[in-house]
Formats: sequence, C-alpha cells, structure tokens
Amino acid sequence: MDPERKHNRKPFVGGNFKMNGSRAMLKEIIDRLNTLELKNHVEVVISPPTLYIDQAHKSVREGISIAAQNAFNCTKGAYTGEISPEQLKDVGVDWVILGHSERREIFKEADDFVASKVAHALKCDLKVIACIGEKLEEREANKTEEVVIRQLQAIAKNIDDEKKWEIVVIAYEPVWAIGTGKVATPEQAQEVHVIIRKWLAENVSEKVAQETRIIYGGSVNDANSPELAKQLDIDGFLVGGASLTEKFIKIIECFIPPEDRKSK
Ligand SMILES: O=C[C@H](O)COP(=O)(O)O
Repeated sequence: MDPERKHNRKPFVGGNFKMNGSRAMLKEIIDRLNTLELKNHVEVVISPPTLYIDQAHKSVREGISIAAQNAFNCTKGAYTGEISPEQLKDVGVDWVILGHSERREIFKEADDFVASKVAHALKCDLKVIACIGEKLEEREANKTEEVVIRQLQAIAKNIDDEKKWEIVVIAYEPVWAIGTGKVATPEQAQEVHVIIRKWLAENVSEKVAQETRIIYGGSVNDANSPELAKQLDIDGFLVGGASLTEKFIKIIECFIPPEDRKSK
C-alpha cells in the first residue's frame, strides 16, 4: 500500500458502463484494460449491462472483477425482468452496484428498498458498491449531510453482521455531478467522505470506519482524478462516462506507481 495514503485501504476503481455499449465496444474496452499492470495496487471492477456480463467475465484478465448494475431482494420467483444475487453469483459475478441515483430517481427506489437489496446481496456474499449522494437542491439547502447520512443509515441498519462491511464499498456520488461534467472539488468530496467515515466510526465501529473504502463518483475523468485521488479519504472512484473511453486507464493509473504504469 502507498505509505503516503497513511492507511491500509486498497484503492478501488469501478467502471459503470450504464446502458451503453455493444459486444464490439466491450471487446475494445476489455482489450485495453487487459494491458494494465495492476500488481495489487488497485482493485478494478467493471460493470457492463447485464446482457454482456458473460462476455466480460470470459474475456477480462485475472484481477479485474465484474459488477452487476442491479439485483433484486429475493432469491427467485415471479419478478419479471429482475435478477437475483444468487443468479449473479452462479455466473461468476462478484459485485453489484446498488442504490445508484439513477435507480433512486428514475425507478423510484426508496432508501428501505435499496437497503433490503443490499441486505440480500450481502447474505449471498455478493459484494456491494452502495451509492449515496445528494441532489443539487439538497446541497444548496445545506442538506448534504442529512441526505447522505439518511441513505447510509438505511443501509447500515440492514447490515447486522459487522464482518459483512468487509464486502461493502460506499460510493459517494453527488447527483449534480453525475454525467454533468460538473465535478465536486477535491475539498467538497473529501469533506463528505470524512462525514461518512465519522458516522461509521460513531454508529458501526472504528474498525469499519477505518477499513471501508469510500469512493467518489460524478464526472471523474483523467484530468480531475489525480487531485481527487490525493485526498486522504477518497479511496477510489466510480466512473461512468469516462469508463467507456481510454481515459479510464489513466484514472486507474492514479493509484499505480509511475514505474508500473502502462502510459509512462
Ligand atoms: O456510476 C457512475 C456515476 O454515475 C458517475 O457517472 P459519470 O462519471 O458519467 O458522471
């Protein structure tokens, strides 16, 4: 681990492709990623649309994992269009993104529903990238902390076994920064990450607070990622748009020492 980071959390970079791509595009992205020398410096997880999970799983190099973009809160049954954590595990998926703001907003997923999906995924040992974040009007009304903690609290309430926190990554994604090109400043992001970590220390445990990776998402690109990555409490990124492009390599390389980088 980089001694400058003063903690032992392994950096984590996720690529959320959302509803983008094709077989050909996925091949291009994965071919690029397969050239990286990760050497255990950083954990990389990609999240293609469900249809392409199998293709990704079969072609991606060892050391890069796959995340689903959603999962339901039941094992099986008459839930047309849904996928269970058990089914994801069955096809070799390790991670799932839950609580993304697009699911909260467009598909009206409430805090308790998100929390029930987190609980079920964790019960199946499916690792969870749990997303939280405030909207612009909430930030402007000074409600960032209130909103982020309300969302976090709902999730934490459903995690009854402290050990399960080892397979949770929290993604702080201010909604106003997602897909807008308007990135949070390193200071703004760091400030919220500190609030989240403090809440974990006071309400779960100091150990969970110190060990849980808190990553930032929202218009991360190759230009803004180096400064964001320097913040003590930013343990990585959840990248949307830029994860479909060559910029993703540079973003991942923020956490790789220069001598091990592909692009020197
Ligand atoms: O899951 C990723 C986030 O929604 C960020 O998306 P973006 O990088 O396109 O802003």
